[in-house]
Amino acid sequence: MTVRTRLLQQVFRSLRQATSRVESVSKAALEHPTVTLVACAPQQSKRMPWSCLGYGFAAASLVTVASPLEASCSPAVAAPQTAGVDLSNAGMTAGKAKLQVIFVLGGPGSGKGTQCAKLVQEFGLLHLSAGDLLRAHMKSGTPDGNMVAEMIKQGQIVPSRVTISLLEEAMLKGGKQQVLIDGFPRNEENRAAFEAQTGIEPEFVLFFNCPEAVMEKRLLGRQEGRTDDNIETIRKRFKVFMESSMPIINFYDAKGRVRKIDADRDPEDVYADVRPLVEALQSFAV
Ligand SMILES: Nc1ncnc2c1ncn2[C@@H]1O[C@H](COP(=O)(O)OP(=O)(O)O)[C@@H](O)[C@H]1O
Ligand SMILES: O=c1ccn([C@@H]2O[C@H](COP(=O)(O)OP(=O)(O)O)[C@@H](O)[C@H]2O)c(=O)[nH]1
Repeated sequence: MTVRTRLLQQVFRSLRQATSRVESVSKAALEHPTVTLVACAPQQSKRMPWSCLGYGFAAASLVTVASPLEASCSPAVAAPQTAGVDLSNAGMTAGKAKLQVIFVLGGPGSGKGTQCAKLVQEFGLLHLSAGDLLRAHMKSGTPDGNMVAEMIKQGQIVPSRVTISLLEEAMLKGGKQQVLIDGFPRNEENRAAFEAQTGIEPEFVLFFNCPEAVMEKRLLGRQEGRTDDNIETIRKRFKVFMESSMPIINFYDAKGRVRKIDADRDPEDVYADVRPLVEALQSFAV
């Protein structure tokens, strides 16, 4: 038998195994209709059952489908080998690793995106910028997309339903155990809805503390063509940050979960304080 034939046989064997795993997920899911799982179109789901997302990863990683894959599943069903990450924060599940989420908060222009990029480069975590997800969504041309465009232009906070649905979808697609959620939650509605809907609580909150004058200067120099980086909207965003987002930071601070970073320094100096916090978390990753 030639090497080529042997390789082809291996490929076919893997494909057969993959297909049977997907079939067993679907079959098990249909037999246990206790919760709804929407693996490929979570924006259509009312509530994402994170305890079931292990199955979602298995299905999503094995099948590339344009249409929504909808199924029902019970957490009691044995998970297939490929379901490596349990997105439930309810606790560790045998054989599966717990999702670890870090909220990255700070005023507009405090350097959240810049520091997240460095963390991704060094540690390979999944970086989800709520603002980037919303900006992509606004290009969809849907009524929701248009509403998002208008709210961003006005510096207002988009309703949780839209943002959480985008975050859920991205977490599912990303399929990583450690996730940086950048720029979310921005108010109490965001925080409470995210926790209620996903059951996820952050490991900690990275808070980039920066004077407004410094942030203003950075934003005016950002040059990314954003509709909200103009002085009028920047001032509105500062006000929204102080009134709506600071209470969230205070909420987590009272729980001892905030890691406050002085962000008014060179990016490298800021990163020198940020990296050990995330590095420490790496040692808990399974
Ligand atoms: N520590 C820093 N010092 C100077 N400029 C910075 C620093 N961090 C980020 N910037 C710049 O400031 C602007 C805003 O940074 P960004 O990371 O996009 O902030 P945020 O995500 O908090 O809005 C960008 O143009 C970025 O290059
Ligand atoms: O969870 C979020 C994140 C962002 N936004 C909107 O997106 C804008 C830009 O947010 P981003 O985090 O991208 O930038 P920042 O204001 O922190 O520079 C905000 O002013 C809000 O209008 C929102 O409504 N909810």
